[in-house]
Amino acid sequence: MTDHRKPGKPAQALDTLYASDQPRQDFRFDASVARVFPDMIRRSVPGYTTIIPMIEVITEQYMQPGSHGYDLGCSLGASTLAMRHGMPDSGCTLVGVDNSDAMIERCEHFIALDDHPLPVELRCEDILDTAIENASVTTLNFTLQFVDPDRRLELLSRIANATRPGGVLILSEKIRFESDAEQATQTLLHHEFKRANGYSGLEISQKRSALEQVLIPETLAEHRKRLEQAGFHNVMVWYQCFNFISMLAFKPA
Ligand SMILES: C[S@@+](CC[C@H](N)C(=O)[O-])C[C@H]1O[C@@H](n2cnc3c(N)ncnc32)[C@H](O)[C@@H]1O
Ligand SMILES: O=C(O)C(=O)C[C@]1(C(=O)O)C=C[C@@H](O)C=C1
Repeated sequence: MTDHRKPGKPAQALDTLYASDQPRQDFRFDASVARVFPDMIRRSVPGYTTIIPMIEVITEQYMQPGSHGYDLGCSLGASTLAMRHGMPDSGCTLVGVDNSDAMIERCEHFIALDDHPLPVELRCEDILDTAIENASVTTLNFTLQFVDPDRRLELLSRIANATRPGGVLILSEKIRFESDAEQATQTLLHHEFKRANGYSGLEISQKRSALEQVLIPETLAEHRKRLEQAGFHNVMVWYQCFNFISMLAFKPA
């Protein structure tokens, strides 16, 4: 299995974006976020450093010869590179899509630094518009949560329709819980995870309020129901740490 922990030099920039007191602004994937993103996501998402190498393992298992792999919301390409290293050498192609120019620009560098023969097609466009066909493995690694909830079914249905029988969607999301008590406990533990990774109370609370209107988490039951409505079956959670989960959803064979 490949070591994805050090994708390249810019990965070292420290995330201090919310360290000083500032007026509330919605979170955006702009150039300042792209610059610190590897540090930000590693210190903010419990399990991210486990999920990335497992995307390679899952891709290796389910990628079908002659099909396409898609990484939707690829950011700097951590999940794209994991897929690349799990692809068989049998006529497969890999596409990474993100609508942030700043992310795609940096992603190109990371892809170029990764010494691997399989070309990666990078598209700077909305995943709601991107063409998807003949897919066997598609990854949405912490991306669906940023899509308008009213358009999530349409996107998942398009992915399901474009996926070959036996193919899979890897869907990682921040979730919310039906029980208020569980929601409070898991949120507290997530914030303690951030604190243990060096974020201050001010950083945690300012980021939380910046994400409030932008990252819309749903319950596991809502995800399951929608994935099934979209045409997937055998929806299973393969990873959970606090309020962050990753699921597999299969296209019936
Ligand atoms: C949390 S990051 C994904 C992290 C990445 N998959 C990884 O594993 O490192 C979410 C990404 O989704 C992108 N994004 C959000 N909504 C999008 C949309 N509608 N179309 C394309 N990209 C989108 C953002 O620009 C951002 O780079
Ligand atoms: O929920 C939070 O507090 C986060 O910081 C999570 C999260 C994510 O899940 O994508 C939000 C924005 C950044 O992309 C990095 C991490």
